[in-house]
Amino acid sequence: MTIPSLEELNALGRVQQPTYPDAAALDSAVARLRNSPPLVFAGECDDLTEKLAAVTRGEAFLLQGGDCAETFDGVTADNVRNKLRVLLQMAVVLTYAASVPVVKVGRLAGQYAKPRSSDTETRDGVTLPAFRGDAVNGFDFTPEARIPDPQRLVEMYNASAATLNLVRAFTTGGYADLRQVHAWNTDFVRDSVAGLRYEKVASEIDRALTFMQAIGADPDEFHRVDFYSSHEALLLEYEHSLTRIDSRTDKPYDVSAHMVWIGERTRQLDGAHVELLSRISNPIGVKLGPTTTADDALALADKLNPDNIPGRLTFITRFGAQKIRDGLPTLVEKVKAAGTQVAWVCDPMHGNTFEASSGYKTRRFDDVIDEVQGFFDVHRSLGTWPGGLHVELTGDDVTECVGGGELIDEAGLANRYESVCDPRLSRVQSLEMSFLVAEMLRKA
Ligand SMILES: O=C[C@H](O)[C@H](O)COP(=O)(O)O
Ligand SMILES: C=C(OP(=O)(O)O)C(=O)O
Repeated sequence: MTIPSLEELNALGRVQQPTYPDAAALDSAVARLRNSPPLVFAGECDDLTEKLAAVTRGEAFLLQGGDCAETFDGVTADNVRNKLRVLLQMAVVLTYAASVPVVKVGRLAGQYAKPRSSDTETRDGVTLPAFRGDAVNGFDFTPEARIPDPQRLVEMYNASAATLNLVRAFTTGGYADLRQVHAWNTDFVRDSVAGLRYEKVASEIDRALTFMQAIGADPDEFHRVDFYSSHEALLLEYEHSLTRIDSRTDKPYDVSAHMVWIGERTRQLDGAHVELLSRISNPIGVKLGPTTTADDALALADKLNPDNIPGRLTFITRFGAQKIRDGLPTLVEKVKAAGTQVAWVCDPMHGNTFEASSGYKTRRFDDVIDEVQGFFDVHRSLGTWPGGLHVELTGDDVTECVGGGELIDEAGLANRYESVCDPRLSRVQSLEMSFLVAEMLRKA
């Protein structure tokens, strides 16, 4: 498989791409990235494909989550640890309550670029280019900050490398050891209903681990977890310069992350993003919104996974709570009838965004859960496997989504709204969600 050149990709249309004012600076950033070492190894990508094949067969569940938009300032030990911790806790709840292996994938170490609905943003009569993520321009509402700067692509690489380095240390060096289930909960949600519920699960796991040790199981088995990175493959220059030929197999891999996905706004069949991702060998995802027809989904599967390899392709549906029960069944039915191998995953965030009266972009926790319930209901009625969750969340006590056990209301959004793009579930809301989804999963 060959890799198309950047020029060939650009000729297919630069959908959702920045317009860089300084072509020489862009060339120099791309040259720098082309010489940079891989962030992940092709063999790790293949391992994830294997795990996602188990999801496709209905033998495992995918938990994919993290920030809507990572920021360069957010690359701190606390921030990365908190995100990892909440994902580990959610995975424990899902695995324990539903007795299903959970494949853990972070929306991190590369989620720095955002597609936008509008190219511009207007505040108090002043119109500037929209913020497109730290990988592109600055969040400050000034003309200087909003100019796309290609040096940010190099910063994105460095921030991703630092994040991944820390994640690898946490997941292999003892922090993620299953015997730490209680420690992940300290200073956290012990006082909340979800926290107390979690403590109960943690105690049961503790007892099970003690029992297994008593009968001779190797404690090192619990010492590390497999954790993978993912982000939207949005910026063509970045993803292209990190696409390399694997020396073992001679196949191209995008070594910027283990898994990459194509967004709802860039999934044109003849577009540059689909073309590039059709050539790489990583596991890939595609977001499918409510306007997707079954023919669209089948054509995408044909192009992106012509050999119909299980684990290669994940469809991440994001219909919205109001539309999923009507829209999803036809899609699933026809894809199933065609014998297409795909993992079905629910993104209950992107179809449920609205603007609160205070002006904040938000989502109702109940809508998020309702969409997941709709997703499970549809799959149950069709005999297909509801393969996973794709969630925007944070390990911090933010107030960005309304509802949940903490009863965050629209007035409370201002207390701690930190997302630079879309609203994320807080750590408590995330844990609450994992209990509710574990129950759905148990029934599935
Ligand atoms: O995260 C997804 C998109 O980037 C985001 O929903 C777009 O938001 P916008 O409609 O404010 O541009
Ligand atoms: C932009 C995103 O989602 P979508 O493409 O589904 O709108 C996202 O997941 O960040």
